[in-house]
This record gives sequence, C-alpha cells and structure tokens, in this order.
Amino acid sequence: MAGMFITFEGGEGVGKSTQARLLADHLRAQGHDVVLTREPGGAPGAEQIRDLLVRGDPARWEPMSEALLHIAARVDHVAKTIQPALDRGAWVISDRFRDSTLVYQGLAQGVGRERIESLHALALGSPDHPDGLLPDLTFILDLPPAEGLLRAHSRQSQIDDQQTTKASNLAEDRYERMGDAFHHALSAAFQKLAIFYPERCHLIDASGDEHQVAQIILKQIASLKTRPVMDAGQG
Ligand SMILES: Nc1ncnc2c1ncn2[C@@H]1O[C@H](COP(=O)(O)OP(=O)(O)OP(=O)(O)O)[C@@H](O)[C@H]1O
Ligand SMILES: Cc1cn([C@H]2C[C@H](O)[C@@H](COP(=O)(O)O)O2)c(=O)[nH]c1=O
Repeated sequence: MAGMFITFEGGEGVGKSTQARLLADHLRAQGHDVVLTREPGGAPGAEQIRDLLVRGDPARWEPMSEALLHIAARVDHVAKTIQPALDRGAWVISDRFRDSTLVYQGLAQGVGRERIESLHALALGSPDHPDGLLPDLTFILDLPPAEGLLRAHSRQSQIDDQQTTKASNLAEDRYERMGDAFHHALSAAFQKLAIFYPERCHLIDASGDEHQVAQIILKQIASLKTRPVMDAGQG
C-alpha cells in the first residue's frame, strides 16, 4: 500500500507529538518507510521561521503576519520534506499542518477561515492539488484546554528536572501564554473543524492514557483502510 499523509491536530499539550511518535513506531514495525515531522518546522528554513513564532511576546505579530510566517514555513516544509517523501511512497506523519493555521490564525486570531484556505491554495496549489496539499487523514485530539495545558506544563518541568539538551526549547511557550479565552476558542474551533471536513478529520477523545488513545487511533486507521478515501490521495 502506498504511503499516506496523516496529521495530528489539537490544542496545547493534548498529546499530538506522543501519538504521532506511537503511530510512526507502529507503522515502522510493520516495515513501512515513515517520515515523522512537525510544524512549524520540519525543514531547516522552516525551523528558523519556527523560532520567530514560538518564542517571545504573545502580541509580537499581527495575526496576518503570523499566518503568512506559518505559511512561508509550510512551503519550505512541503517542498523539502513532505512532497519528496510522498513521491517515494513513504508515509508522512506531521504534528500539525494547515488545520492549525485555520484554527489558530483563521478562527482564534480572527484572520478568517476562508482567507487562510485561499492563502494556502495560493502558496501551495499545484495542478494536482489546486487547493494546496492537504492530508489524507487528520486526527484531532480533543481534551479540555486546562488538562492540555497541565500536561504541557508537566512536560516542561520534566525537561527542567532532567536539564537535557531540550533546555533550548524552554522558551517555546508563546502560544501557551495567550490566555484562557484563547485556549477555549481553540478547543471549540478544532471541534468545528471535524464538522467542516468530516471525511478527513476524526475527533479523538484524548483523555485516556497514551496507550488507550493510540488504540483508538489504530482502530480508526484499520477501519478506514478499506474505504476508497484511503486510496484517493486528497481527503
Ligand atoms: N494520553 C496522555 N495522558 C497523560 N499524559 C500524556 C498523554 N499523552 C501525552 N502525555 C504527556 O503530556 C505532555 C504533552 O504531550 P505531547 O508533547 O505529546 O503533547 P502535544 O499536543 O504535542 O503538545 P504541544 O501542543 O505543546 O506540542 C508530555 O509530557 C506527554 O508525556
Ligand atoms: C502549524 C501552526 C502552529 N501554530 C502554533 C501552535 C503551537 O502553539 C505552536 C507550535 O508549538 P508545538 O509545541 O510544536 O505544537 O505553533 C499556529 O499558531 N499556527 C500554525 O499554522
């Protein structure tokens, strides 16, 4: 079976990186070529743009500037990492992609969902994908924002305790500092996304432990494998 492009989405600390890694491990154990990547980032230039976005004053960018920076990083990420992997038949698993821009900048920061869709199409549209590359399948991890932020903070304390080389990530908390109302708006917007894109987006209850959540995701993949959308490329 040719690879698929799968994304994990959701608010802060809901477990996206954990589930992306568990799914990559599972697929690799089955012998698949898997590229595990993330946004903003996933390619050298995009990682440099990431630094401008995830650190510093929450108010440092105008929402539209912020959207354009995420999209600029994505163009690099798709060209250098995602598209080459898909072209050789690998599975690509990305921790965030366009849906984060729709929700964070489009809905929560007020740029507008349709404007983000148009910018994505303009920046990443091709004859094959006029709307821009989109995932085949998206898991939206759903958790009350307070629980997600608690998980994110506990991860941060583990890093502090271990004083690992991840210490350089300590200040990557710009979005976590955007306030309760912002995080509630994100959570509601991600839930809406599953309604906007019902074929592609699957809302997953992320309140169980990491292995329980992984089981739900693997079951969804197994049940979808038989459906035509899994072979159709764009979801
Ligand atoms: N199902 C779970 N139950 C409890 N803790 C979890 C679960 N999944 C992940 N964690 C822990 O919660 C913290 C955040 O997890 P993770 O980094 O996977 O979330 P994330 O959604 O990628 O976060 P961010 O939005 O900040 O990138 C980590 O310490 C991780 O070990
Ligand atoms: C792709 C993308 C991301 N964001 C925000 C969401 C997160 O708070 C950070 C990335 O941090 P993470 O720990 O790696 O999840 O960036 C955004 O606002 N818009 C986007 O398009």
